[in-house]
Amino acid sequence: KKTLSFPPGPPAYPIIGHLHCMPSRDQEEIFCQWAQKYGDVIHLRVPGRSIVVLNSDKAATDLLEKRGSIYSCRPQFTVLSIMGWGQTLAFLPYGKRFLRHRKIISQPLGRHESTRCHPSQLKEARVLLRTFMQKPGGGYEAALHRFATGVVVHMSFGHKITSDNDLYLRLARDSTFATDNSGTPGNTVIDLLPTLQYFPDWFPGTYYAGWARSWNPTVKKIHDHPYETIMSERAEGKSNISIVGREIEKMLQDGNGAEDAERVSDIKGSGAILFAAGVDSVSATLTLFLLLMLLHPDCQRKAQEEIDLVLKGERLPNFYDRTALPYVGALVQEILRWHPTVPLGLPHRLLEDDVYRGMFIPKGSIVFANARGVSLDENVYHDPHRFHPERFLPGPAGLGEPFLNAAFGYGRRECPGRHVAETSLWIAVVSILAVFSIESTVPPKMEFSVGLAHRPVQFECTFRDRLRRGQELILDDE
Ligand code: HEM
Repeated sequence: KKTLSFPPGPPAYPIIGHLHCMPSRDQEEIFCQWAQKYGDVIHLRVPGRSIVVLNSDKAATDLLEKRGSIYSCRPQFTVLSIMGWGQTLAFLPYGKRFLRHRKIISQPLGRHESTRCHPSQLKEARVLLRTFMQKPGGGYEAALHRFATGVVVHMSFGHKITSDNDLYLRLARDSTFATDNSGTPGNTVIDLLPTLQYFPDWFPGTYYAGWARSWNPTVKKIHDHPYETIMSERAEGKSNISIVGREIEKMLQDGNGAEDAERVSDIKGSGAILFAAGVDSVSATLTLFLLLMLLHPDCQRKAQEEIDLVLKGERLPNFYDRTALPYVGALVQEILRWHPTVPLGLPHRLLEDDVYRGMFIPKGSIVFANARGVSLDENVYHDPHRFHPERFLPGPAGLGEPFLNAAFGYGRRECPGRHVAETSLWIAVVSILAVFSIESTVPPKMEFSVGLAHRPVQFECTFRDRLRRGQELILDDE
């Protein structure tokens, strides 16, 4: 195998390899440009590791899915582990603990099981409408954040948010701030040289270790608080049928009422990652939806025409309207394709040497599925830079193109929250469009913040009650 060459990539220097040209931001865009030149599988070398970037659905499926037994590990995330995320699904290496966490999370979030979330998704969507009605020009960020947090904490912990001062709203904000400002996941100096974490804070290169330590108490609270609350409510005789509540119940039944340290850690970690992975991704995607509606009023109008034909301006949308609203469904999918919220996904780590299309991929390689690259693949998507929801509709009205699965990753690491994410996005999008016209007096800028989830930078946006009876519809629905 070792006589074969690595996949192609930009020119490298001896010893430092590609360190001189590794982009510090907009990595996914630069990787796309390199893919144009070198092909859909690119190899990069930095001291101590090989990096492979997959830029087509075919390559990502062939490796991450079909060869999942060797491509499903994760690299070491030292900074995030110091912060307290080490025992949570997204950052666990492939192994027994990973399988236990995956089981706890993926079953209740499956396509059918996750329909149990519909009532709370619907309820939170109505809260969103009320907020926009009361503050038509007010901050959309807080409202979207509350929507996304409300869905996740109800499903995960059985908690209902009743005020803007809710502890979970603050914890979700803090958790995003802490992780977004902790450097590229798995790729800071501390991740490359983990022993640096034991050096004093003044020592060069130790910044992110200090940052991570300072946020550890918050992350610990995200693990402990839901578990402790459910346990103390249980002692008062209250039942809790959330994901964490049911896992606690199973553990206590199996142990004749006793807690088991390993299972407690699994349950706390599972709750924490649902919270961390499920809030920011959804609220960031909804922010992009608002921005795209400002930039594409024709698409906004088309969706509203479709909605008006079904609802006739007489009621608010519900999940049973989904099949009657194909354009709205396509619009949601096009938002996910046009600028994938987690464009580089999370890195996978290869467990054994491998050969793909005659190219050698060494054991230990860090493998990225570049969703941005997949979304711009001209062999799959016609005119890929164009925002065009019809591409997903069947002919002759549409182009019959496939949804961008890459937006949710691949194989055994594929996002387990996909169904909840898609239904949350759908109900929020259709509810907003049913009642409001999304408008702005200032042309919005197309700029994204840096972080694991890409979020458009703040822009002006107002919500006009386009039916002039939104208030009435919302009240009728209560
Ligand atoms: C628009 C919303 C979302 C997007 C774009 C998204 C995207 C992703 C991506 C790209 C990954 C990495 C997959 C890989 O490594 O191949 C991931 C992992 C994950 N996501 Fe999501 N996600 C979203 C919403 C959610 C929600 C709502 C939840 C839970 C309620 C969730 C829970 C998770 C978890 C637990 C993982 C780690 C899986 C593992 O490592 O095995 N996500 N997500």
